[in-house]
Amino acid sequence: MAAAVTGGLAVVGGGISGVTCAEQLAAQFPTDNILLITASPLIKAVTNVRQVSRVLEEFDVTERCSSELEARYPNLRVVRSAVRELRSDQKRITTEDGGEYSYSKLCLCTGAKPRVIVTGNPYVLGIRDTDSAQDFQRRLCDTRRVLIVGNGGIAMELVYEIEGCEVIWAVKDKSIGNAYFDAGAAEFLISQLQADKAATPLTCKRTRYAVDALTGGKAVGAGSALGPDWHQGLNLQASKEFSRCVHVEAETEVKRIFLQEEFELLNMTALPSPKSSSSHSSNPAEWPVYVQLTNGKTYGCDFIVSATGVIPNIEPFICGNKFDLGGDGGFRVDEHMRTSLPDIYAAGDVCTASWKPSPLWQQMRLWTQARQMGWYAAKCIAADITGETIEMDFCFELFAHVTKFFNYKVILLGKYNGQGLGTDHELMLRCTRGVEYVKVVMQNGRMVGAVLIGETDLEETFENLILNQMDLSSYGESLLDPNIDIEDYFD
Ligand SMILES: Cc1cc2nc3c(=O)[nH]c(=O)nc-3n(C[C@H](O)[C@H](O)[C@H](O)COP(=O)(O)OP(=O)(O)OC[C@H]3O[C@@H](n4cnc5c(N)ncnc54)[C@H](O)[C@@H]3O)c2cc1C
Ligand SMILES: NC(=O)c1ccc[n+]([C@@H]2O[C@H](COP(=O)([O-])OP(=O)(O)OC[C@H]3O[C@@H](n4cnc5c(N)ncnc54)[C@H](O)[C@@H]3O)[C@@H](O)[C@H]2O)c1
Repeated sequence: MAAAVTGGLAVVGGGISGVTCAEQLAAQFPTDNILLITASPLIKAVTNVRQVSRVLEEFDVTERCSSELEARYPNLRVVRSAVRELRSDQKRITTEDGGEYSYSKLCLCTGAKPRVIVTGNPYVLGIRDTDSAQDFQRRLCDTRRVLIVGNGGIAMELVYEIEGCEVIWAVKDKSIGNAYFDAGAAEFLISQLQADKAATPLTCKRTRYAVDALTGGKAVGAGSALGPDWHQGLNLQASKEFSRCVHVEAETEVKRIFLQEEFELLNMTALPSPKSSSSHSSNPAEWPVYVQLTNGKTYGCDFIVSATGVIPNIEPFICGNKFDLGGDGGFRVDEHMRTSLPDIYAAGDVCTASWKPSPLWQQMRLWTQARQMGWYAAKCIAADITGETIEMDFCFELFAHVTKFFNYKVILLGKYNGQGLGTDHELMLRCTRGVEYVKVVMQNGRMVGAVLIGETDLEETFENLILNQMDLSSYGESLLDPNIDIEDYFD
């Protein structure tokens, strides 16, 4: 039983948001004791932060022992146990190992967990942390066919990376990657699924993730979310020798899942391999699990990955505490990262940004936002203690995300999909098949968003054009003319 600790600043969660918040508090209040409570044995560390442009940033992330963090910040203590209960009326936290901790101010950074289509089915997997990624890799070794449900970041990464087995990709939308792309960009990308994988992975400006922990220490309990390049530490080659083999079932959802016995009892039939002309076809009645889709098709497979978004981890904190929750189930936070309860803040995947956002920013549960929110929450806590006023950080002015899909560098800026703009916007496109896809979203002659796929080198210029809201009407289509050096135009 851990002793009760009284009084100071406490953070819950050893992911990017929690560690960034705790580090910032420890640096800002060097004579105070800062407590970081986390369920995961390893904590995240952000290193080599590089500002690519005013808003776009890249950094490396590693998983480290908590002792390294304590060595760097002598006033920071890490408790490795999950929080079991919060008594906000007494400003007290109880952990699974029986520890009791009181706090003056608390920041909740407990991340999220996969929102799987069904729970309790051993053939349905969600991927979030080291443990679940290892489970996935183990199963993939002798897999002949996997069915992937979902159309966001994880599904896009998996369909591109998995080799040596059939992949059936069930998406409920008309086109692939709807969390990031419109149909045009999806069309541009999908040809890559048929192409051979590039021999050398693309090196591009994006956050990197060191995955030592995937092959090393075993995580226990709720781990932190994996992140960019998480699959590079894994072997995603199944048993067969062939390369990528993806079949997309669009505009469909999972209606029912049957285990083999049930399927046979009901005397049901499944479709053969969608690539049945190839040598990968197999007896339709030999699968451990079967998926009936709403389009009437039924496929057998070895297992199902449900890459269908996340649910914020709020459970241990809600019993007896009247938090305001967002529509997505996160703790609603105001412009100072304060929840609805006194002296309790939240940051990262667990929170729902509920301030009036800048017209060019939206919350997405991403690594950069987790870091920015953790850092800003610490600043807000400090300002509330010292009585200083604090303005919303500049990083919340413009949404900016650098990532990689299908071996292309992908940059998303502002209202990149015209989010919330209704019909009051226009699109301008430039596309060279297999090379680049550039889309800008214009409203009243001003640029409000952009999707840049490939090595376009347009990110800084477009970021500036979006931030300064210059009237670009007079440039018309020439804005995307590849023969005009747009950087010279506006520098
Ligand atoms: C497979 C995968 C790939 C991704 N790829 C990208 C990408 O390419 N780019 C990108 O920007 N984002 C990506 N993300 C999203 C990104 O990883 C998350 O948005 C980000 O890591 C969230 O950080 P966080 O600190 O809020 O939460 P987490 O990293 O989930 O950390 C939560 C922490 O809270 C702890 N915790 C939970 N419950 C308790 C409790 N009761 N008591 C104590 N501690 C608790 C956990 O142990 C953990 O340490 C990816 C996510 C996944 C799953
Ligand atoms: N490169 C990246 O930026 C990247 C990569 C991987 C993951 N991530 C992040 O990790 C988290 C988890 O990733 P994810 O891919 O699970 O989530 P996501 O939010 O990116 O995508 C979820 C997808 O599932 C679909 N969906 C939801 N419910 C469904 C249902 N019942 N049936 C079928 N489809 C359904 C949605 O339409 C959406 O396309 C997200 O926060 C994501 O932003 C980011």
